Amino acid sequence: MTATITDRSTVLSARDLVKTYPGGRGKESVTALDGVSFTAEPGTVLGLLGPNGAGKSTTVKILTTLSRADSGTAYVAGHDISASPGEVRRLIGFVAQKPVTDPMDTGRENLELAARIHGQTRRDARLRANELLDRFNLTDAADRLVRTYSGGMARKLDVAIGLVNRPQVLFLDEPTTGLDPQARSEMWQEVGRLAGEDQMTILLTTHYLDEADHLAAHLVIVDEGHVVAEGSPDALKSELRGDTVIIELASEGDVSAARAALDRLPEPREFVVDGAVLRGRADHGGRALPGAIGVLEAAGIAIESATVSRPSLDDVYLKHTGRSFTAAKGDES
Ligand SMILES: Nc1ncnc2c1ncn2[C@@H]1O[C@H](COP(=O)(O)OP(=O)(O)OP(=O)(O)O)[C@@H](O)[C@H]1O
Repeated sequence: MTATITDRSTVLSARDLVKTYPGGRGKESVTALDGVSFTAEPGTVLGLLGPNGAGKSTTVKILTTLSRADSGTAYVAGHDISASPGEVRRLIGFVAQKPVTDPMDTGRENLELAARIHGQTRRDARLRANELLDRFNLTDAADRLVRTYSGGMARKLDVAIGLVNRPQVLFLDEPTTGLDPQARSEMWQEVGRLAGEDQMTILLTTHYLDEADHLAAHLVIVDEGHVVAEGSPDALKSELRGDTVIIELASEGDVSAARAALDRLPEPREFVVDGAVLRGRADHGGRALPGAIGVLEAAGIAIESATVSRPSLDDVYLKHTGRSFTAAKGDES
């Protein structure tokens, strides 16, 4: 079914997606998605965040027609994904986490091949490859083997390949993981331009909260197959009133005693522990901190550092998933 072009909600939207994977060999089945819904505003970046196993990849696989939902509906680029998967595939770009390029071909050859696979004539493929090489500042390296590219150049080529068919909707799965700060910032600029100038609608999954904060107009946080929070990064942060108080103890062994001491104070409260770090909330962090330091010192607990900060996306994530984003991602972030 094709929706009318004017129906902006069909550019990228999911409604009650459910997906269960069979357990196999006596294991229980896994409900990867348990009613996931969201809608992206056309021409913006929607950031999909969540801990490992939350259901992000499953959502992306369903929306890119690589997998089928058990129930629910979704529209991508104006088409119902179950009724018109072929149309959806023609109108989207998908940049997976793993490179799709052949390292033993040049950048230009990789791009031309991708364009030919999309049905472009040899001439059109050549023109499109030139356009994209230029756009991603890869013209000078166009005729070098991809295996000689830096990480940032190779990732840019991956994104260029995802754009070869001029997609209306682009799926970017962790586009900057492993890139150095300079390459990340170039990628941010390009993603911002794709949404802003080219009016492309982009679904981004990322392991970096600052990336989501910077690029996404709308964030969808998923956990255990559910959407646990959504909104603009600023709206999500402003829902958290007050400040975050972060106290790092010298020893993780003191955490229980510290909690007991701090519980005697009205503020900071709602502590979440991550190793030797306690993160709490206070209406006025600057006023609450001296009291907290005082009770810890009185209990003989050594403090490594103590800080107050405005709520960050990490705090939003923590509130809704019960885990710190950094901790959930381990050393990767
Ligand atoms: N093919 C599969 N067979 C069985 N279970 C699966 C399969 N794919 C995913 N799962 C399970 O479904 C749940 C959601 O997985 P999914 O890969 O969508 O999460 P994710 O949010 O993308 O995680 P990550 O950040 O680790 O990539 C997990 O419990 C996962 O183990």
